[in-house]
Amino acid sequence: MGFPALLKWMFSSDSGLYLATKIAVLSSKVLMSGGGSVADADDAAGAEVARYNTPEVSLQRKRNEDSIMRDDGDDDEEQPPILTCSFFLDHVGEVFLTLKPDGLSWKLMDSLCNDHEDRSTCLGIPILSKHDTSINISDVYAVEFIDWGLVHETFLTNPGFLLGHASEMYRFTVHGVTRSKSQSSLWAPVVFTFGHVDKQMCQMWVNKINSLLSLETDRPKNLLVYINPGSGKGNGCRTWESVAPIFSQAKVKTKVIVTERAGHAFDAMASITNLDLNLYDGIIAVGGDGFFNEILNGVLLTRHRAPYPPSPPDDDPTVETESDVLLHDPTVTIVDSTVSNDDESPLLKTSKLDEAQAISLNQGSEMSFPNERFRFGLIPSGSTDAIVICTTGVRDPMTSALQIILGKRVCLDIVQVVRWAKSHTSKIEPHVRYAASFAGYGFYGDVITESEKYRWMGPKRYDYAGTKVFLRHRSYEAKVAYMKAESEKTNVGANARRIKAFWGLSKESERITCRAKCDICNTTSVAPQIEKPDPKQKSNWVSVKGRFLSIGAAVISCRNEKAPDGLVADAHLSDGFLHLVLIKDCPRAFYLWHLTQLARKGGTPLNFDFVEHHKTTTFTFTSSGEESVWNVDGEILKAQKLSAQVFRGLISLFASGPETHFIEFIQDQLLPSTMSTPAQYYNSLPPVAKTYATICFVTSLGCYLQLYSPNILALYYVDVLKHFQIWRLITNFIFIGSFSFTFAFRLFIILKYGVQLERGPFDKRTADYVWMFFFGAFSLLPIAAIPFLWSHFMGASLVFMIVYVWSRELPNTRINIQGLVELKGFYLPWAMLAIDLVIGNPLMPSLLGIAVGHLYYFLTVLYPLAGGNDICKTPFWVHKLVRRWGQGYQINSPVKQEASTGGAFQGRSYRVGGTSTARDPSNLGVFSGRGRRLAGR
Ligand SMILES: Nc1ncnc2c1ncn2[C@@H]1O[C@H](COP(=O)(O)OP(=O)(O)OP(=O)(O)O)[C@@H](O)[C@H]1O
Repeated sequence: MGFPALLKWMFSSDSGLYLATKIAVLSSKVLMSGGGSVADADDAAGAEVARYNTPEVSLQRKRNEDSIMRDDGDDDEEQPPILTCSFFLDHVGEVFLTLKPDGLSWKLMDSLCNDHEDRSTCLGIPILSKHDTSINISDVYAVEFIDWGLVHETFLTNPGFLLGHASEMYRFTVHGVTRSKSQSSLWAPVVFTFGHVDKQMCQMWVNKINSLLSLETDRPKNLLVYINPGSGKGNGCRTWESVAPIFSQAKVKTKVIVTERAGHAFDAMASITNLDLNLYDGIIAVGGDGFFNEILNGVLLTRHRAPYPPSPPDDDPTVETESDVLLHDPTVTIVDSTVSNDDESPLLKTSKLDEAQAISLNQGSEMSFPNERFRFGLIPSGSTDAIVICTTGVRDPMTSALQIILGKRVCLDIVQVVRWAKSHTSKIEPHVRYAASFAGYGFYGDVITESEKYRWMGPKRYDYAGTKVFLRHRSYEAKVAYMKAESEKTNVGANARRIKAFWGLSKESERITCRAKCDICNTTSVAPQIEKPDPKQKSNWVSVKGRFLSIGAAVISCRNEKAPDGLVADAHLSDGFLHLVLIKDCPRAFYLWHLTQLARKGGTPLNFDFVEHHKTTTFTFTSSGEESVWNVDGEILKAQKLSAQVFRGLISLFASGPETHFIEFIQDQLLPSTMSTPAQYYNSLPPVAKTYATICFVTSLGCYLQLYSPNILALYYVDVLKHFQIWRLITNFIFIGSFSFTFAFRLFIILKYGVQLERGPFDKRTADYVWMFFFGAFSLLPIAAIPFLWSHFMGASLVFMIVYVWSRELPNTRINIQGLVELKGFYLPWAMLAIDLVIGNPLMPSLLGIAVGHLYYFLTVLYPLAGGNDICKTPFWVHKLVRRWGQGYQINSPVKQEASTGGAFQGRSYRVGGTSTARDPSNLGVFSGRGRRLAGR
């Protein structure tokens, strides 16, 4: 809005100034006037409520009383409102609130905007979303009465800026969940604070909402939480601390145990009685896939009773033993210490249950699997976190925590892996393990063995070990027999088939990936739909013998940051199938090609002659000659003879399913989806990158139109010091060149890499992102004082700093340089430097950008990770600035909510655990410090 228009608007009767004055008058009346007592106010609040017995407030109360239990009339008749009333919504204004059985909705009161006008604007100024705002009860996890305090009324989206005003009243907060606009799988907490002068009114709403919440019976009330402090980069405890407040807000009781050694959680799970375990609604693992596997085995090994996997008639591993050992009876075969001595897995080394213990477990209440009630949960903190990515769509601890609290549920297939080995009595005895994601032999086993030697490296150990094992290029002689399964089509739901027919998908491109409420996974209840072929018939088995580089059995797609589509892109969470991937011996270059396809989004790693992919329910494996080891969910299992079978939906997980593809988040989703108009594209940009790009563009446009000369913007210290031309300290950063190819390229960097950074690693961290720019500018200014490093404009270096930080934050993102070379994101600055060199651009600005970018990354990420202090923490004034700016959102903002909106999540998302009066300082501690997304990248 132009300045004249602003003036006109300020003094118009509908203006914000008018409104602010009105609110101020109302507030002053509210604060100063006395009056008679209110009949329904309780004693404690009586005096305060009495002060509010002004004509305006009486009118409001009258209106509210009239409206309670009144049918809205214009809404759908099937859902009559339970309550309606006008409230003040913090940072929005007076709203008409409606509670229905399925949720809360509100509309701005007519006083803010005439009814006939578009509610999204008032005199052309956007004030709220076009749509009425609402939250479903299924998305609400807590509601609390928070007594007396400030409620901000804001006309514009910039709270506190120009027109914001606050009044004191009774308040209640509704805590719920909101989905990120750019990535629906990413969830964040959101808080709505409603205020009213009548305490009883607030309490009545709280009670009503609470009674609706009590109908959500699938939500957990009591959880057992195990934390692996050493998972991933060693931040298991910090990950839990970041989500713990929402568990207490949701009144979910948690018993938290931090493990002291590998195998601790397994032992605890294996020895806890069913009676004790049944006290909990589920068990949560805070760690990686390996830790989850440990807990899974602890629970299932002692409780899951099922026949061992079948074998081909001529290859039955049990033939040398009594024929009645065909059932896995947890009380008989738990862990055989005689055959596990040589096992590398710490879980097996430490876990021995004697028979008495095992039998005592069964004396408790019955607990069998599949189990309708008991669920597992996983809060990601590991190095790979494939299970979380496949079941929630993102690798985000907060999303996982919210899905746990809201009681989301998906069923998960589990593979039972049985190693057959001779015991000291020379009998062949079974040794059972369970896996939720993957069991792999050869390359996969070797990588995990090798990587364990370099655990100190953190997640990087997989890259190093992978390269070493790849260069070794070992193959192993083995025989694999798998049972022929009916084609996937027998299991495809009608809807899925219709969709496929509609899009005319060819056989080769048939890929129905698993999503939330997946058609394929939900075809039936727990039992597999497939008609099981008779395992005793030899013709139902297929044998493959030869030398294999690797053998993999995937239960789920195993998507992760290194393999964005996973090994088997169309594997499902609960379709009752295993995907057997046999990679026969081949030249190293071919294998590299397969691995490259695996690492590519949309790659076809299974589309090679030397790769066999079979869907099956069970298979056996026998090695001959030199042996590798099995990698079972990232844990080592030595087995010369092994059989495996899948159990459909054996366990339930607190997760809602992968709503969108993870790859879209890691790579292309970081960019806005295709916009139909330039305006839509521009509006979709996140605030910081948008503002910087706009300022740079306008600055260059001004020069182009000869409104001023670039000279007036340049950094001349002499002019700054002698003539106090202070603006030069700022303007030199906003001129990134006259309109030219170089200018376009720099603008492109801001709009591509700057936007990706803001939507990815700096998502919900607007203040941190703004600080990155300030840090860059503050570091470049003294550098520019050194004569041979000085340049007129340091904007180019600041832009290049974006490239460098991007390359560090998203090092595994694949980038394509003009269709010529494909590189990892890590190398982007150096590739750009090479391009600068070739086309003759000066290298100094880019080198300075790299230096400053590295300094920033070192001080904010590397040094704190290595145990150092976070000396480059985003200063308080930046948080304040961002709050006042009113754009974006900082999840751990230390600024109290005097003025808070969040752009990313509907403008009213607050720090978890916070309230507008910060009543509970203990909550603040959890969120103090750097707001990096834990384990996220
Ligand atoms: N307190 C502990 N000290 C040492 N090791 C532990 C402890 N608690 C659990 N472990 C073991 O650490 C191993 C790895 O843990 P986890 O899976 O959490 O991390 P990760 O290997 O980094 O992640 P991912 O499995 O996703 O690659 C597991 O095998 C688990 O048994």
